[in-house]
Amino acid sequence: MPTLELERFLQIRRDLHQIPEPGFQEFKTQLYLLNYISELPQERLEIKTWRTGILVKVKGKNPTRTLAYRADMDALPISEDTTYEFKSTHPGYMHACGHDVHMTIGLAVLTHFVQGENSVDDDLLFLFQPAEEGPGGALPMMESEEFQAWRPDMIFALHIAPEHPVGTITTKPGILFANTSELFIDLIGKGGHAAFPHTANDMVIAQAHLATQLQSIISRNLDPLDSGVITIGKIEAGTRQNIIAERARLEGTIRTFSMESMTKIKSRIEALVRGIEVGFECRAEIDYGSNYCQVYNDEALTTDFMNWVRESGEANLIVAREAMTGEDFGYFLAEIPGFMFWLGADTPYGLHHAKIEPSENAIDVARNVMTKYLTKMATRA
Ligand SMILES: CC(=O)N[C@@H](CCC[C@H](N)C(=O)O)C(=O)O
Repeated sequence: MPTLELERFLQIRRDLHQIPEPGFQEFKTQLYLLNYISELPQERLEIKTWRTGILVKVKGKNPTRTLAYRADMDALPISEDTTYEFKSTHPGYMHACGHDVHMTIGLAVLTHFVQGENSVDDDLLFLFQPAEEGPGGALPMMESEEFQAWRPDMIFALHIAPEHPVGTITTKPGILFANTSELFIDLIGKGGHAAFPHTANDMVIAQAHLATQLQSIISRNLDPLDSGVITIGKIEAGTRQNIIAERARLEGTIRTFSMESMTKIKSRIEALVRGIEVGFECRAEIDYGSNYCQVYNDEALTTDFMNWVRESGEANLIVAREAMTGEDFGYFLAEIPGFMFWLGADTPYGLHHAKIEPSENAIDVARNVMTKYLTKMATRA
């Protein structure tokens, strides 16, 4: 990409980085993207909004099908701790999962296809999708009239990979990311004076037992040759150091590669929670929040893409291992052939870390790969 154009996209990424917003509240982000898109040449464009998301169609010269690129828009409740001069201006929120980079790549690829001679035969659809981190925007977006009217024949997406150098792409045919379920457990006991524990039911102790017991499910109930994760990322209990806590809450996520394991883990959670209710004379409520289906890459398309990356030399292709990451992009792939790939972004801190600083050089790599791949796929000889 010419230096001036590249600098523009770096600025866009930095602007987006400064306005991180949670799922379905991406109001400033949507406005920023719409403003940018409205400044592009409009001849080939049709634009729709859906909730806080955006759908942009680039009309082809002689379309027989539609190819889509999806970028997620939302951010995480993390207080940023990077060295950036362009830190988040929204206290307690941060683009710590690279969605600022994903959106910038989407705009860069879109910009390519509205310029001069870069048009292709087929229609292209750019989806800016809210709420990937939760509660999940992909499924309702896919079910929307706006999407169904432009329903694509193939769909692609990427995700930054902190652990890989810039210039690397890694993916695989078949399962790439896990099935997920959020997990919220409320424990309700009886509060009281710290000095009289025998008159209360202490939910700090109940919660501590439960948090530990949950980990036994993976080691004792799951087939060791299958895989699963239960992570409790947040616990809350009590109000003050000398008051016995009446309530406690555990918040987490479950990850599996098979639905059988997901069902088994949930039934074991319910059994352990029943045990806590009896053992600690309390009441419990379980809520599984939002659930995402696995990301399953279309085998033929992904193999073709991987071969093309190898042959084109546009990036260094590494065959991926499946990961316990979740992605609501899996819902698109359950109905529409396509794939997701990891894009090397070379940063020592992982996804969801307050210090993550993905390399901006990854933007140009992805822009090249996606513009060339989409051109190949959307052009007939
Ligand atoms: C790519 C990524 O990090 N995705 C998230 C998706 C979270 C889904 C849901 N909120 C859950 O926690 O189950 C991830 O944590 O993998």
